[in-house]
Amino acid sequence: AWGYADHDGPAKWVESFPIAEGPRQSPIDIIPSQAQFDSNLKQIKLKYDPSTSKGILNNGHSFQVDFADDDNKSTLTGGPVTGTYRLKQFHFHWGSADERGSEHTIGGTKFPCELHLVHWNTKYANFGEAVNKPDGLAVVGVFLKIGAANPSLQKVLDAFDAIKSKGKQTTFSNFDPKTLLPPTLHFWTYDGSLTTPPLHESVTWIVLRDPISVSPAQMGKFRSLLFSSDGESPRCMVDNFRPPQPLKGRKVRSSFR
Ligand SMILES: NS(=O)(=O)c1ccc(O)c(NC(=O)NCCc2ccccn2)c1
Ligand SMILES: [Zn+2]
Repeated sequence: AWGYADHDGPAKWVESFPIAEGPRQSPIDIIPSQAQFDSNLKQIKLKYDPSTSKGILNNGHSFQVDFADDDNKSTLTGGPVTGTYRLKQFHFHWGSADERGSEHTIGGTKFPCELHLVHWNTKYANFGEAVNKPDGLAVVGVFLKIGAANPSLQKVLDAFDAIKSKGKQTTFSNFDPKTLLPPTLHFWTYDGSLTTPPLHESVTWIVLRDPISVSPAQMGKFRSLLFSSDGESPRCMVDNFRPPQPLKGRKVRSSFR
């Protein structure tokens, strides 16, 4: 199976997933001066209903908060996408120290953590059908920057004692992911991929310009999770990020000047 260690990490993924060297891989380094402002880009509209949040799971690579996606209660529309995409889950990537952790970088700058809100295109029957289609997914990326403690994030971190090791899950009800968004939804967008195996080139990336805050103590809580399952020798869940991949001629568009 794949992981983030030297023996099974990003440099090795191409052995089982040759698409790792494909033409639209993610993440990338976003160079603001090289992004093209596109006045035709609409605002992104995120409509999230807290009643759709279901549970929180340690999946052995990260943890994710899963949402009921059997109707259009929590959706993404507008921005670079056509049609309606449904929220399926959100998860994070983070580092072993505050100097690294994000997957996308901005002009080479790494953030300590990055949030991904994963949505699938309702032109397909479900996430499993959408996950390998070129217009199947839209993922909103949000950077976390060291600063004041984030009360909304704290609600997620307070569930960690129940999901410390791989495979553990617990209910996580009535959470509004809108509370994890920055005040403005200015974004960069480009065509990319899942940043973990199977690395499907199915993602329209929408990376928000403005970060949300996380405190050093809250980053410490992320680093208390384990990649390993109960009974295995404990391995701290840290540095679960793929580094930036070649742009291969792709254009990055911005919604703002
Ligand atoms: N990091 S990311 O690009 O936002 C992202 C979003 C949704 C995802 O399903 C994944 N990857 C992921 O979950 N991989 C392991 C489980 C899986 C998902 C889909 C197909 C086969 N196996 C990554
Ligand atoms: Zn991710």
